[in-house]
Amino acid sequence: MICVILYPWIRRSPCVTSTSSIRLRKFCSRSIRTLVDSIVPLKPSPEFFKMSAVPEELGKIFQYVDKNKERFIERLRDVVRIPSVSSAPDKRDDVIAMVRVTEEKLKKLGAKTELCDVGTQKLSDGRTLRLPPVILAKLGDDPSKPTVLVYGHLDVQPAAKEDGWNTEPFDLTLSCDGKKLYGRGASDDKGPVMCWLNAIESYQNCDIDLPTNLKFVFEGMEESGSEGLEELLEAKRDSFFKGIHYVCISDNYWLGTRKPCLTYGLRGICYFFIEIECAVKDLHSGLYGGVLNEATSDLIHVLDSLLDRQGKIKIPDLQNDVLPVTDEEKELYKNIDFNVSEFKTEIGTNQLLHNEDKAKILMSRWRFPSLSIHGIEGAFAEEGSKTVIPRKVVGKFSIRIVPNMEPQKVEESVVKYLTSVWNKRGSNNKFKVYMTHGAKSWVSDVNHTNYTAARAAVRHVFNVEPDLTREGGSIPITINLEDVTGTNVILIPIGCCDDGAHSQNEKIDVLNYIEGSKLLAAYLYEIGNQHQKS
Ligand SMILES: C[C@H](N)C(=O)N[C@@H](Cc1c[nH]cn1)C(=O)O
Ligand SMILES: [Zn+2]
Ligand SMILES: [Zn+2]
Repeated sequence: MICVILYPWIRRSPCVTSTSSIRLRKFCSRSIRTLVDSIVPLKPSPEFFKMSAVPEELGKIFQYVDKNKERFIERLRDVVRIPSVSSAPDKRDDVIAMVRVTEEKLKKLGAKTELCDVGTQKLSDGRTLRLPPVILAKLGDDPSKPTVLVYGHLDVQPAAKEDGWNTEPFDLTLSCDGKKLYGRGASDDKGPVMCWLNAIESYQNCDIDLPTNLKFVFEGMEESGSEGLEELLEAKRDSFFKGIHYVCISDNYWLGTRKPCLTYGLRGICYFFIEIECAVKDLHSGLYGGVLNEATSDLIHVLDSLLDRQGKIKIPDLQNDVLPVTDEEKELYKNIDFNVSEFKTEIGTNQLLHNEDKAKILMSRWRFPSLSIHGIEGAFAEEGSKTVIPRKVVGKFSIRIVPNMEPQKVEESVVKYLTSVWNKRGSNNKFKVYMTHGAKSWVSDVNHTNYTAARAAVRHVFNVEPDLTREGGSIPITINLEDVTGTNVILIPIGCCDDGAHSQNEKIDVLNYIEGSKLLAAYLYEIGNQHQKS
């Protein structure tokens, strides 16, 4: 039996009605009316009136997900509560707690889990800190089924109410209209990790055999360069990472807010620290100002040498390896659903470096390198007017790198250039520049069954053909997962572009979280279905 479910992919506020939304409701069964009532089209699309034939088993799973929406939201609330900030040494126990809580959840689903020690981390002040263990887990071992490896991360970026959050960042808060869930990690990446658990639970409680075996790698250091993980992958290359047919990562975002996409590329990242020291202790600027080169002004000079006003990276040779844009590639950008003015509104700017040119904006985000300055450790940054000369400051910046760029080569160019800038400065202060972590970019083959299965899954849930996108952010371990398993990797984003990952008021839309749980269930279904044929 085929069960018919209709999901439009374009959403707007429920107070707006249109002819098409009225027609849509006429088509809907009572069981899905509640959801559809909160979804009305922004513009008519040919896809909109097409009925998606959802296989019966998936239909049952989708209904289960809808019925358990509140409980699934509580599941996310439970983990957002844990401030698992990997970059903060004082939050390391919380990262470990988050790892343990997730391990328990996997065990409850019947997975066999292992917590792998990945050693220690050396901090910039010389201290060493134990790295959080990595979860390796397996669910199912049926040789007749394909095996999917799922990767996700349990750590988050720092967040504090004082940074400008409207709610407590570690207390998942539902917006008044019931549509958005605010909290650090809601979208990056605790929400998507919980979507996997929701999807598996749904299969089990509907008494439907999981179509694939599953393996999981859940780590707690992704936001800090996945330290220790590459070595673990190598150590387990011939054991845990053997016999994997597909790799799936849900840790990025839709390009817009209305249309789902699948992602086949990531930029890499090279993260740098510049340390400058001018004294043995902080100094009173009234007593010592004017008698020494101050570390902060030296640092600002050095940081300012990195970029020009047009955002062009000034480091010589850095861009030499960037591949030229081909005509074929230019074509790909034309059909992508990306609205420049919505993008500007989302950021809150009316001036971009590339004005209104959609392709140039996307290429700058996906296939050209960029350099960003993140902050200065040690500089006075609180309220008030403290009159201090900081004794030591550490400037932090990163370069997003693209195919054909090598982290080691980038490091050499950066160190050579900044050393020459420093030498010309002629300051007597202590200067040091080094790369803290470097990760390569990744681009995948979209013709693989991994992608055709995911496309079918998107059609089952959203009734639309997804855009194929690249991602400007980085997931450092992706390329290593591809290498160690020897198979294709796909990124299936769950959240929207406006989720505010790494920013204030991070959120995930309830719709994305709930439909995302269905999407991952549908992806497993389609892998099971299409694997036989491939
Ligand atoms: C795209 C992913 N959700 C993400 O946010 N990745 C981080 C990874 C990272 C690497 N070094 C520091 N953070 C990112 O792209 O910034
Ligand atoms: Zn992430
Ligand atoms: Zn992140």
